[in-house]
Amino acid sequence: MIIKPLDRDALRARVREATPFPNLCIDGLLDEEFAHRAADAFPSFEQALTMGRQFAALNERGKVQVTNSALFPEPIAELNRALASPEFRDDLSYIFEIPELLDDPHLIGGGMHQTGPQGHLDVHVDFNFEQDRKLHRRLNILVYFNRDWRPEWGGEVELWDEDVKVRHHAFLPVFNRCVIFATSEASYHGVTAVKCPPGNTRKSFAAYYYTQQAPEGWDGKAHSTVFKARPDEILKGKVLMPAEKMGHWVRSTLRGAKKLIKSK
Ligand SMILES: O=C(O)CCC(=O)C(=O)O
Ligand SMILES: [Fe+2]
Repeated sequence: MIIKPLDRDALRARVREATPFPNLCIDGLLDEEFAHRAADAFPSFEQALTMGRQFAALNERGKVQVTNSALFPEPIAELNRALASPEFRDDLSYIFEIPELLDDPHLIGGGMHQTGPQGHLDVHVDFNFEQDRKLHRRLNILVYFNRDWRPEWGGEVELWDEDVKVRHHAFLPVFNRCVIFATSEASYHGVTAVKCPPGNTRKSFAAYYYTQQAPEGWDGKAHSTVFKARPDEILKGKVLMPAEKMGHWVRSTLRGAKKLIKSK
């Protein structure tokens, strides 16, 4: 058993109390010896670049992602199988009270992630619908493999309220820590700047779970990642966010400017 047995009732109680949306942080999820083997098996950042896809966008910088499970080194392939197994999905269904969770064999958006120094991920909600299989994305799991990660190296996964005004959690990506949370229209999360020294990276494995059935209260709209500025990034929110928001800001600012001119 590479995943340690879970106290399902205690964890379900924790999820019920969780804020600002259903989430769990579990330390030591994996058998310790296995977790070390998985950490050792991560390719270097440079190797990963030849195996996967790099992110260089403004909102998500300095990250490389390998989703093709055929390329996973054996311990990572084993982890992937364990996270996708019916037994583990059943535990998650019970703990998060979401029946019949399905895995994603294509690991869209998931797999081995590595972020180098200066990388970061702006606050966002993830895509909510998998078009090919017509499934609803419900749960994210992230397992971190960073031994000796120092708090000053940042790279925390943050959980925010829906308005991105209050940060409820900031979990450091330390070795064998696992963060699981609901994917919903309200589950805003991000990753703070990674400040590890050159030669180090922030390593994680991500998997997502889906249901056939739409979540309660779904408005019927499928969307890709939606970014929102953090409170200290208001300038970014206004100037560097998507075009439709930009248009709104330009119009309202022009209106404001006109008012100023008129009142003189
Ligand atoms: O790496 C993390 O901690 C979060 C990643 C994430 O939110 C994403 O890839 O959508
Ligand atoms: Fe995300």
